[in-house]
Amino acid sequence: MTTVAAYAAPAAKAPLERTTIERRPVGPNDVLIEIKYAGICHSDIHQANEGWGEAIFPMVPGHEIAGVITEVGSAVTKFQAGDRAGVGCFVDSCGTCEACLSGQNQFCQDGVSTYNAIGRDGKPAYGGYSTHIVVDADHTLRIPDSIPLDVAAPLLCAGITLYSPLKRWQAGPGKKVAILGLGGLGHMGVKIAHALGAEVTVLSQTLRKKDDGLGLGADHYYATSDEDTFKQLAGSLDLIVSTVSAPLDLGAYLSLLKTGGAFVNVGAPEEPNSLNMFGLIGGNKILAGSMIGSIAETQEMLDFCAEHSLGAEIELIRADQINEAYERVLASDVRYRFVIDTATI
Ligand SMILES: NC(=O)c1ccc[n+]([C@@H]2O[C@H](COP(=O)([O-])OP(=O)(O)OC[C@H]3O[C@@H](n4cnc5c(N)ncnc54)[C@H](O)[C@@H]3O)[C@@H](O)[C@H]2O)c1
Ligand SMILES: [Zn+2]
Repeated sequence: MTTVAAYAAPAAKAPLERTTIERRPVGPNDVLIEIKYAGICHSDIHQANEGWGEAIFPMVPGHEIAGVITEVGSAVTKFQAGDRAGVGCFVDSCGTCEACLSGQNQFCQDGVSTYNAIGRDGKPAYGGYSTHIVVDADHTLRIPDSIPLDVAAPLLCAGITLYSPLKRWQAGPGKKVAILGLGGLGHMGVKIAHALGAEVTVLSQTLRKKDDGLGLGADHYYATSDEDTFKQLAGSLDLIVSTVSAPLDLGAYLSLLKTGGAFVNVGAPEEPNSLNMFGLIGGNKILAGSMIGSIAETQEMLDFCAEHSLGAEIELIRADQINEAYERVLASDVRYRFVIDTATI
């Protein structure tokens, strides 16, 4: 056991504070990572506030982890000390269930999330708002040398969460793709969809971030608060990926799709969403979901980002600014991911 520094929420909705936690000894298949940067995902806030239901406290959030390996277990061959490494939303999977065998280990029936979960050792899992983490080597990603670690951290969740559905739904040349919501996930969606060759439209609440959106690679930018947007774009889009963290008027967005078009939801609102089914059946529309990606696909995404020189747009903060950053995310005041410099913990 090693005692390390961390920032934790002691209870639901309580401010995060500095504390210490125990990390397990480095087992034969583990790596010890010195965390350099940890992104703040809106999911951290949903969970720290128990917005998704009962959670485990104290909670050390953080599943966008970038750092350097300082020790490897005796059976680890694919990493060595000094390697740049990342950890995303899950730290264990069984490798034998249907989901794992079908290449979707993010849905392992026996999987372990990076935090707000109980590990295989029966102890609570603690996330990335910390100085070090011990992780199974098969659930550790390799961060390509060309991506600086601070802008790489958000790729471990925001990057893969957009890359996976954009690939699955064939965003590419000739496709009109809209990203709904321009926050942490959304801004990576714009960059990745553009790099895949799609014609990209941002659907944001207002035009406040229009220049940013166009700079990230969007071809068009519309405000969802303007009713005219829904008239102008009616029936025009092949794919909409929604990153919105609150319930939506789904029917209004389905009306923007072409016949057979798909609305893919990755946002995880705390409240249910209602839908008039006529919006779905008229035009054979598709309503789908997507959750992060497998370890293999996350590595593919990191390599894709390196090839296309993609990283997140970040605001680097000190650990004592985490609570303020949470408030700013909730107020949509983020451009476009807060990343904690873990040296300040
Ligand atoms: N499916 C997954 O695997 C997965 C992974 C990570 C996060 N999430 C979830 O995705 C959501 C977004 O996460 P994030 O970290 O990008 O959050 P974020 O707060 O950075 O971004 C959300 C964006 O949506 C915008 N928005 C809110 N209401 C809108 C509306 N009606 N129209 C247009 N835009 C609107 C906000 O202004 C903000 O810019 C959260 O609910 C999070 O929990 C899901
Ligand atoms: Zn996340």
